[in-house]
Amino acid sequence: MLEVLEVTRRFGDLTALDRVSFTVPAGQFTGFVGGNGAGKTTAMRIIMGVLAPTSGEVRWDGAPITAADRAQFGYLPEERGLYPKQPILSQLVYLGELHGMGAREARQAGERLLARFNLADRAKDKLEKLSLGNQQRVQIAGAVIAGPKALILDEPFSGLDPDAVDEMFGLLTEFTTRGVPVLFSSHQLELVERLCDNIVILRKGEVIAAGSVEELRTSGPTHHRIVTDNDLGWLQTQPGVQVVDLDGPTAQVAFSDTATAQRVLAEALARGPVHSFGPIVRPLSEYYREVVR
Ligand SMILES: Nc1ncnc2c1ncn2[C@@H]1O[C@H](COP(=O)(O)OP(=O)(O)OP(=O)(O)O)[C@@H](O)[C@H]1O
Repeated sequence: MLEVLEVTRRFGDLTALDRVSFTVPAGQFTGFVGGNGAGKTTAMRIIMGVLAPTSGEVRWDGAPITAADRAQFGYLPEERGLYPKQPILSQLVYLGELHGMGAREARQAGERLLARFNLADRAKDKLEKLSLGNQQRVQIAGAVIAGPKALILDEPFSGLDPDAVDEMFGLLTEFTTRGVPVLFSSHQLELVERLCDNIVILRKGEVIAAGSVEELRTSGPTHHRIVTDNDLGWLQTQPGVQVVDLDGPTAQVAFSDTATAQRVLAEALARGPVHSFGPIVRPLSEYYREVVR
């Protein structure tokens, strides 16, 4: 497990991170979201030791993180690690060797990844000759080549089409199933909601929400939707019921407690057939807009 504890980072007068704490649990995907300039890249650089925190610390498996730990992490930096003007396979081999692999082992791993992405015949091409999506796939290959203990990925899915996102997610899942924690930043909330177990939301250098996607989505008042055959105007005079929207036999309401919900359901059934009665699950984007406002 990776832990960021009370990390503050200042650049002159600017506080880019203000006592930021969160965890990236083993074997899970944690999505890191927040508007432009919120501090995501700064936090990832501090995790990787590219930047030092002004105060606070990063811990790995319960102890302060070391250079040796970080050498076994896979990192996709914002500025990308591979060079546009170098052939792709030799760069992957170089990265693998940097992470302690033997030359042969690194070459085999690089060839395997390129074959998996249908890029085997491009192995000697310069990175810049590939389409942007394929460049991104190769950059991700660079982060995973050495079988990392943790993955820190700065916007790994930007520029990928939906099939490529699924393909890269499949690749990353092979690591989470082995217990590797994955932290990735993204501006694509739908994607974060679909792929992540956990989410950390930053705003202006502060963590304003963190938890499982399910917890965040269901936090705050839950609304129920009711669909019947009859007019639901009677709901407006029911104690403990706030009618949010009413359209004849369909209504959206907030109940003060579950006993009220049960009483209203019984009443609705007594008045005729009830076609649907249940909580409305909010999309994560709605929750996000509410908290970052
Ligand atoms: N080296 C630096 N020197 C001065 N200010 C910096 C430096 N690096 C980052 N900042 C500032 O710190 C703040 C956080 O930036 P950061 O790049 O971490 O945000 P981000 O959440 O990754 O944004 P984006 O989504 O736009 O990539 C910004 O105000 C940025 O201008």
